Amino acid sequence: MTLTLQMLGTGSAFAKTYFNNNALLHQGDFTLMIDCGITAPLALHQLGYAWEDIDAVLITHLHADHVGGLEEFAFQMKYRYHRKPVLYIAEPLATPLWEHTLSGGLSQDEIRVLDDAFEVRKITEGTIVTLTENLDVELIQTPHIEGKLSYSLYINGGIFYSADLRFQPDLLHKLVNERSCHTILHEVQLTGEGFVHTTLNELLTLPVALQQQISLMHYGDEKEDFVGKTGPMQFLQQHQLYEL
Ligand SMILES: O=c1ccn([C@@H]2O[C@H](COP(=O)(O)O)[C@@H](O)[C@H]2O)c(=O)[nH]1
Ligand SMILES: [Zn+2]
Ligand SMILES: [Zn+2]
Repeated sequence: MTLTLQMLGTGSAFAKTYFNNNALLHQGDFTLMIDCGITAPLALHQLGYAWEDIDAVLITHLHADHVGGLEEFAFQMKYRYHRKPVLYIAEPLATPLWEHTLSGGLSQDEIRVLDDAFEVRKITEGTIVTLTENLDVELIQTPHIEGKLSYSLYINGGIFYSADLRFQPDLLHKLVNERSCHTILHEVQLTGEGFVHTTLNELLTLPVALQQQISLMHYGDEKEDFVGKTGPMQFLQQHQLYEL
């Protein structure tokens, strides 16, 4: 069975012409949403999806372009579909997600804790978790913001989904050379210093053979100015279907 990727959005946190960098992974009739940012509800609607079509959501970290749509997801599932969405999350992020992000909006009726709103499935970093037949995920903790936990994903033992991270060339080399990585879906900051993100200039320092495996996402509104300036790396297009 083919694993298919559809980006709900490919934009950075401040992009206005692209939706937030959230993804759908389709494996058979199972659909996983990777991150659920502020713009995820509108992106899903425009693509013709209903919330009940999402079998599970997996969260990489707690910035609003990655978790800002979770309140609507939980409320719609509760009041319209009468069930809790499945939420995969790194164990150390579960309490902060509730206490720092969701409790203000979701605390009502009988919702008092995260498990009242979601069917929470906590994941331990470095452990391979099977989400459905032919779809497994491992969380890799990666540096993004000082003092905030953030995770990249290693999917089906060959696909690296960076989420948001500072440049990690050693990790990329290790995944390709030692762990059979064949596809890298990587965030990119096109302009400015990469204080919390990975810049295009940093990615362009990688060996060409490694760049050939990289597709770019989480980019700014200036993306069109950079077409043809990314070496062999291609920009992922939001809403397009890709076989991985
Ligand atoms: O163009 C940008 C947009 C954002 N940032 C910094 O990143 C984080 C929030 O955005 P995420 O995409 O969720 O990481 C925040 O620290 C912003 O200041 C940036 O540096 N450049
Ligand atoms: Zn982001
Ligand atoms: Zn972030």
